[in-house]
Amino acid sequence: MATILDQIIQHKRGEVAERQSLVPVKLLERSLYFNTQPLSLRHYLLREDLSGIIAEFKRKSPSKGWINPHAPVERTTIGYMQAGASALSILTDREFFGGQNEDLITARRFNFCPILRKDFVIDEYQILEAKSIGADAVLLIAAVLTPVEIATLGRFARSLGMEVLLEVHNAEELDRSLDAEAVNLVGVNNRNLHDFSMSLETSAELAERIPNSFVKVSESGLSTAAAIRQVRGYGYRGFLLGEAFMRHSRPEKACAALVQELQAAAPITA
Ligand SMILES: O=P(O)(O)OC[C@@H](O)[C@@H](O)c1c[nH]c2ccccc12
Repeated sequence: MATILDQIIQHKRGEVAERQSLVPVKLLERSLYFNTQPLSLRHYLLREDLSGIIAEFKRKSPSKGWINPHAPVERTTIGYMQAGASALSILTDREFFGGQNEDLITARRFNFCPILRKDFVIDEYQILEAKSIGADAVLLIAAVLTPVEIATLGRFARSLGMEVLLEVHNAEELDRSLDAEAVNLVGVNNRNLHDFSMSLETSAELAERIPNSFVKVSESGLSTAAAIRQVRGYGYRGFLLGEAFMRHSRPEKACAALVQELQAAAPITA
């Protein structure tokens, strides 16, 4: 049986082919954002005055189904930034995550912060598209890409001034995929994409294998200040949270509460 990842990638191939025929590259290149300099996700995550939280806008997921179909992008993302998040992650996959490019365009219009385009990148076209809608960084998932694809796609994004977050789940993916010219940040996903099980042990085990030249991001399954402090202790400087916020009717309020809790126990400006 095809895994969920196989299904997503298969669907994505058809989607990319269709978009490419509807919106050719020469149209993407005319976008306002195409010629502007992206913001550095690395830089924002390393800032001492910010929380390191990458707050995600995610309406649904294959593991949870609908999480929050109604939260408005504008109010939620502005609220995330006012709460003290360092950056935004916007799901643009429609079929499996209920997102759309327009969500990122809206987030871009109202926020001055790095924005990660969260999607399943398999083709250079999607990187040009990400740039044209105002994304500052793209995600490359090691589980669905060969080392050559990661090197090619990553270097291409870098050549456009964007940063690249490489997502890994285990040591094998990490060792075969790390390319310093293609990747700026390494994200360790605590969620096993094959069976959706969750373990912070993944972040613990992989931290020491990631060279310090890459900014380390712990992804998924984080919902408390204690968990964030735990993975910060392993050397992570970015914390990607989606469901913990989106499952609330006002996700931005959940983000504010968490940031406050983080600051209360260990002042981030001290
Ligand atoms: O909702 P969570 O458990 O806080 O996870 C957020 C984020 O890590 C998750 O949405 C994610 C991580 N990698 C991905 C790749 C594609 C889509 C989604 C993801």
